[in-house]
Amino acid sequence: MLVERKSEPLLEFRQIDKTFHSGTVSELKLFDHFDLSVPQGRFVCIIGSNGSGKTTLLNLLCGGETPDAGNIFLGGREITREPEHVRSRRIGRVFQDPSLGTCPQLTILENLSLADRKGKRYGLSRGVSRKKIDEYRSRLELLKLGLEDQLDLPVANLSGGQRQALALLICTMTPIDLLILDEHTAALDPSSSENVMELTRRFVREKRLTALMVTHNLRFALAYGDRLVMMHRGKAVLDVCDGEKNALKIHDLTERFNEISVEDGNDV
Ligand SMILES: Nc1ncnc2c1ncn2[C@@H]1O[C@H](COP(=O)(O)OP(=O)(O)OP(=O)(O)O)[C@@H](O)[C@H]1O
Repeated sequence: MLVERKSEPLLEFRQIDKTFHSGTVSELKLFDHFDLSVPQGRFVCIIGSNGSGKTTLLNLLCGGETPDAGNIFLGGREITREPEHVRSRRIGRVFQDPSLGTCPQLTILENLSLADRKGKRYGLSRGVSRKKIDEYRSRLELLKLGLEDQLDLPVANLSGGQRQALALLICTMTPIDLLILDEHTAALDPSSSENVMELTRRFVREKRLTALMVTHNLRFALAYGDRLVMMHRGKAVLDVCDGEKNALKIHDLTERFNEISVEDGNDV
C-alpha cells in the first residue's frame, strides 16, 4: 500500500465489500476489503480495464451504490449511507455524457443561477441580479469559449465540448470537498478533450481541489494529476504518485495491462 505524506485523508474507503447478484450463479464479488485513502489536494487518475470497478467505486462514493460492508469517510465524516442528494452538496461530478450535468432546456444563465443556489433555500425572489450576471459573465470568460456573450442560449444548443466545460464550471462554482471526473472527455473530439483537460487542470489548481478522474486515456492519466491508480477486479494493482508517477511511460502501463491479461489467462 502506498504511504502518503499527509496523515489525515480527505477521502477514505475502509474495508469495502461489494457483491453483485449475491447468491445467484452470476454472483460477482467485486470489492473485498478494499481500502483507498486520498489526502486533501491530491489529483488522482484512475485507470483500469473494462469491468475493473472504476464506476462502481465512484457510485459507492456518490451514493448510487451502497457497500455490503465497510465505511466511506469524506472530510472526517462518515458518508457510507448518506443519501445521494446530501453528498452531492460536497461532491461535484462531471459525467462522460455531456447531456448530463446541465439542463438542456434551460439557458446558460438559468443553469448557472440554479447551480449557484445549490444547497440553498429558494426565496420568493428568483430573479438574477445585474451583479450576479456580471459575476457569471466573468466566470464564463475563464472558459475562453465566448459563452459569456450567449447567456440566453439554451444549453441544448452547445457542442459536447462546450457543455462539458460548462458542467465543469457549474460543478466547481459552489465550494465542494471533492471533484469527480467520470471519463468526462471520453465523448469529445481530440481538440475539445484537450481543452476540457486543460480547464480541468486549471480549476483543480486554482481552487486547490481534491479530484478523482476516471479515464481510459492513458496519455491524460500520465500527463494530469499527481497520483495514478490502476484497478483490476476491484483491486488497486498499481498505486504511484509524484516522481514515481512522472517517471512512467505509456509503454509501462500497456505492459502492466498485458501482464494482467495474461495472469487472467487471456491472450493479448
Ligand atoms: N448495478 C450493477 N448490477 C450488477 N452488476 C454490476 C452493477 N454495476 C456494476 N456491475 C458489474 O461490476 C463490474 C464492474 O463494473 P464497473 O462499471 O464498475 O467497471 P468499470 O471499471 O467502470 O468498467 P468500464 O471501464 O467498462 O466503465 C462489472 O462486471 C459490472 O457488470
